[in-house]
Amino acid sequence: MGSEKYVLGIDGGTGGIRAGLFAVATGEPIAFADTPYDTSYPKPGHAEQSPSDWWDGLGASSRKVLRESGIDPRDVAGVCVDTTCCTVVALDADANALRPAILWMDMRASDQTKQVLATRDPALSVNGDGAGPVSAEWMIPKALWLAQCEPETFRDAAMICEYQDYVNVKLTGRYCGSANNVAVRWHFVDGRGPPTSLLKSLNIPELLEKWPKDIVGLGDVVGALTRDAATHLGLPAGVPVAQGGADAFVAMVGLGTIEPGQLALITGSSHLHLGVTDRRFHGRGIWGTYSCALVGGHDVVEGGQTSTGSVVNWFKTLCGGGDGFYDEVNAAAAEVPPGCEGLVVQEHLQGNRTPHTDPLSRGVVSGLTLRHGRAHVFRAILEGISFGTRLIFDAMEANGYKPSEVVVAGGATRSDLWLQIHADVANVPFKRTKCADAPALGAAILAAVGAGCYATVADAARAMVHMEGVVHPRPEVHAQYARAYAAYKATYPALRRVIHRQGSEAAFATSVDDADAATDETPVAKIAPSLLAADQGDLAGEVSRMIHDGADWLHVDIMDGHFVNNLTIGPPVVAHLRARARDAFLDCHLSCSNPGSLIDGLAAARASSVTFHIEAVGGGDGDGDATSEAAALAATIRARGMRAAVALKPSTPIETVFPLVDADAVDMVLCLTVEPGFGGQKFTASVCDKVRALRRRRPRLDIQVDGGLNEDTVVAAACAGANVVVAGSAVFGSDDPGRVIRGLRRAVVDARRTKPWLG
Ligand SMILES: O=C(CO)[C@@H](O)[C@H](O)COP(=O)(O)O
Repeated sequence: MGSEKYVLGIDGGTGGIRAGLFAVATGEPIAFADTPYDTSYPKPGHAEQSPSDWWDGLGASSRKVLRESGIDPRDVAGVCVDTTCCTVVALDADANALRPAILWMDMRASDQTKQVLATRDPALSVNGDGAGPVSAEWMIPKALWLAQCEPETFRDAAMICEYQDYVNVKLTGRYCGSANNVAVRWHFVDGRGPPTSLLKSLNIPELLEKWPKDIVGLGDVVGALTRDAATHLGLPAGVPVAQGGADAFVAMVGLGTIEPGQLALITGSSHLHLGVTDRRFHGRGIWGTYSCALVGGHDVVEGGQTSTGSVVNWFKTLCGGGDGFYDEVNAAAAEVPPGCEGLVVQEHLQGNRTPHTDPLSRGVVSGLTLRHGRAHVFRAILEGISFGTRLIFDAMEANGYKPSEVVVAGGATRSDLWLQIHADVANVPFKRTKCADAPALGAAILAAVGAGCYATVADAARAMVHMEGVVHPRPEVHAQYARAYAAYKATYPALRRVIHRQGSEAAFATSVDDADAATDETPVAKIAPSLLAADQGDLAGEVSRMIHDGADWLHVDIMDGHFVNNLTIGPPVVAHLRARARDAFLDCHLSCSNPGSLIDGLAAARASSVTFHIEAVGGGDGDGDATSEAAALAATIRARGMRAAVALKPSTPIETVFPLVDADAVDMVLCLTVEPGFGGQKFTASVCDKVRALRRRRPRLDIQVDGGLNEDTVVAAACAGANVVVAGSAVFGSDDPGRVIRGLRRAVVDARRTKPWLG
């Protein structure tokens, strides 16, 4: 055993585990060891990892770094792990994973983000002051997805938590949450308590029981390494484990950005801007502030650019660049004057995260002439990325936050030119630190605090983080960027609509609707082909064909031969469809006299939504009994993890369901535009009056129409305010169902823009 002490900082990143051993006194990195993961995710939009792979990787990296450093494990004073966030795991009571972890980048919960935003809960102030968007990356949409799409897993999970919490429970036996994670990705209110009203509105209050109740701050002690965990890591039992958090936020600690006014710029394929502040504010185009998200009780404001390093890398590939490309092109670009002689690049090659929050925005090169060469384009890319960063700083400043200095980590630190452009454009000093591994160093600093080697994180950061140099802004060059920056700022508003229209017709129709969803309260279009008109011998095949052709939902007609004069399928067939189409939204319409008897079966079959007829409950006349019975039935449906909807026949007055919708007892109203029972009937145009009355009363409600809908009749229904369109014969009878689905969607999208029902 030596006199010098060390700490182990472990970064659980997306691509693998990186363990770093650091000297406590100086922060000097001694050795690193990596265990990579397979990062090919075969299913588009889905990204999963196995928690047991994390655990194995954690042990392998720790043992390796200890072995290779030659350090006596007894000289390791503490351990801390940071992880990706929000990466969700569902565990049983013994911390065994019930399913693969859903990685932060997994987008399957996109539909749930709309449900979250629609609650208008005060906890959403961190999402652009409630204007949104809510990201599918965050905890609540992911947990809601589990509740709605895998209700058994949700029900059986004793713990639903982060990768971080899984690791800590395995290391110490203590189930607790990180104060950082809950503040930045769990919608904790003012960083203190869980968002109870939000979970209640989403019908998942039981999530509170599955989340950790015990929240531990960054650098505080979670517990001591258990004997098994110690053996796994190659350390003695009893070593203190300090609380970590989201990798980017722990990197802030490793960059020494923990005091108000400092901003950490984490660069890679994207840019993440994390500013420390002692003021609480919310505003459009920014995320946060997250209360008490870091250390010292300070808050954090967040901005982000989706494509930055990825654009630089794209340009290199485009030019066929090999080794030495960046040296060559950086040198040439340094000779090009600021502003690139009129050439301006908008870097939105994969959309814009902040401040526009437009996933459909795209890259633009403007002002191109024959005199511009490769070096101009390269420099214009660096300038465009720097303009994007300045625009984020401007949005923050509009809310009263101005960074006094920026500390940079990641790829951008390798280009002096890029850092100088960043500093000149933003007119702020940019600093780099000596240790490039900011997340691992940040975790090591937290471990040192947890081990009692320093009294505070600030003390530890002062001793363990070292600056390598400062790139100062040059005021005269900052002034030279004025014209180019003005051109950059003008590009997005001028070209937004044109760029949206450049996508394919289908992408245009869906995505414009989605993009507008952040600012428009009318719910987005959902097109639901009715399986009543599908090939009944191949229902599962028909479901995948429709999803491929652009369907949002599948409408499943369940008829009992009593409420209507037709007999179709029941819960067992729904269960088979679910087995074959795990993520499909199965919208089950019960034309049945006793709908309550089918709820358990449909829940077990993992239906997504259940619609019952108002005429089938109470006296069927919309009296007080019918309303309370319908409300109770809807509550039962929701309690089983499904959406609840009520349907009316064409002749039933719309006022019948007003008490239900006014009480938010249902998620959707289905206005039948034919007598229920059979497909292929003629659309009843007069039902549009009912739709219009309901839409005026409930601007945010999903309103469904069903029966006789095609590309012509849908216009009247959409103009009355319907946003969910069921169509059987029109879709399945066409030799190009995708075209019909796009046509139906376009009618809703167009009406949603002009809102004719208000006129
Ligand atoms: O289920 C019913 C009526 O109960 C049908 O309205 C179908 O759901 C839609 O069929 P098309 O009218 O589009 O053929």
